[in-house]
Amino acid sequence: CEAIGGNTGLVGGAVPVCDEIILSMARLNKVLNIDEITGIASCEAACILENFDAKAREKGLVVPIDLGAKSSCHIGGNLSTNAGGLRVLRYGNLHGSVLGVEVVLANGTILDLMSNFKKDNTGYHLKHLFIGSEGTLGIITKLAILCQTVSSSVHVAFVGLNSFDSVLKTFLNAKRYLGEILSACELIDERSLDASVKQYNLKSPIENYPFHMLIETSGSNAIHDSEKLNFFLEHCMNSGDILNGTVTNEVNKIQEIWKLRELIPTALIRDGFCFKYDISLPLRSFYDIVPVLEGHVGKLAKRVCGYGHLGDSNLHLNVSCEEYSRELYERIEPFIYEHTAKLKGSVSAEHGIGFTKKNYLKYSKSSEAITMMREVKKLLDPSGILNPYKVLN
Ligand SMILES: O=C(O)CC[C@@H](O)C(=O)O
Ligand SMILES: [Zn+2]
Repeated sequence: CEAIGGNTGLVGGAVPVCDEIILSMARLNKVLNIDEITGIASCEAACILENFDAKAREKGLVVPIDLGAKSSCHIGGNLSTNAGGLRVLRYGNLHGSVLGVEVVLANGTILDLMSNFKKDNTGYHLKHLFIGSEGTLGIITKLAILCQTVSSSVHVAFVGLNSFDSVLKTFLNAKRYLGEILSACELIDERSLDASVKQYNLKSPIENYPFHMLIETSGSNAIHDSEKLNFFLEHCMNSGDILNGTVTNEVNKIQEIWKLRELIPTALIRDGFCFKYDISLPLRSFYDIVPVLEGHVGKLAKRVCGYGHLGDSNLHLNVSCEEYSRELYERIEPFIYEHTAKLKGSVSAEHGIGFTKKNYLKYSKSSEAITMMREVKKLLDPSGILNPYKVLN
C-alpha cells in the first residue's frame, strides 16, 4: 500500500513499482487548529504546505519548513520524508518541531501520538520512527507542529565570490556578525545560476561569478538588522571575499532573488536530462566533488553544477546531458557515493532513500544499523505491505 501525497519527491518514494495499492491522501486536507498563544498548529496530512502556512500567517505564525515545492507538497509527505528545505538553518529539522502525529499502522491500528508539548519525556519518542520513514512503517494522517513567530523584518543579500574558500569565510562571518537573525545561507555556482537565468528569462542583480551566496536575515527590527547586515557585508568586501553584491528588504525584490535559487532544479530538468544528487558533505570539502566529477565524466555531460543549502552542509549536485545516457550514469554512480562515503557524508541529505537510492544506503549506514532498520520494519509491518520495495532492499 502506497500513500500518495503531493508527488513532489525526487527519489521515487511514492512511485508504485509493480503491485501496490495506491492510497490517495487527498481528502485529509483540513487545518484543525492554530493557536497563536502556544504557536501550535495541527492539521490533517494532505494539507498543502503553502495553504497551511498561509493559515498560520493569519495568526502571526510561520510553519517551520519551507521548500521550493511548497505550492503542491503535502505536509504529511514532508513529515514522512523528514523534508529539509531552504531554512533548516533557522528552523531545525522536523524531528525538532513536530510535537505529535497520528499514524495508521499496517494492522489497521490508529496510533495516537498527538501531543501539544515540547517537553514530554514519557518513554520512547515513537513519533520519530515515523518522521522520515517514507511511509514504510505507518501512514501519517494528522500532526501537530510548533510554529515560529513571523519575522517583521526580512533582508536578502545576493553576493558574488571568486573561490570556495571565500564562500566558507563568508559563511563563518555571516554566523558571527548576523548571529540569530541569519535565516538562510544558500550556495549557487556559476552554472546553476546560468541555468535558472536562461531557462526562466530571469535577471540576476549582479553579473555571474564562480560562486554566489544568497544570505537571508529574519528579525524584528529593520534598522538593527540592516545595520548588522551592512557591517557584515562591509567586512567581507574589505577582506576581498565578496566581490559584488546587492541587499534588499523589498518584498518583490526578495522574491525575485529567491526565484534565481528556487527555480534551479526545474531549470536543469527543462534543459535536457538531469541526474540529481543530494548529499551531505563536510563543509571544508563541500565543493571539491564538483570539479572532480566534471573531470571524471568529461564530455559525456553537458553541465556539472553544484548548489544548495550551504548552511546545512547539503550539496545538490546535478549532472545534465541532452538525453538519458547509461554510459554517463555508470560514470557517476557509484563514484559519487564512494566519494561521499570516504568523507563520511550522507548519500541522502534531505530527499530520502525511496526507490532510487536503496542500493546506496550501505554507503551511509553500517550493516548493524541496516539490520536494526529491518527488524523495526518487521515488527511494525510483518507482511511488508507498507510502501514495499522502498528504502530497504
Ligand atoms: O532538485 C534538486 O537537486 C534539489 C531540489 C530541492 O531540494 C532544492 O533545494 O531546491
Ligand atoms: Zn534542497
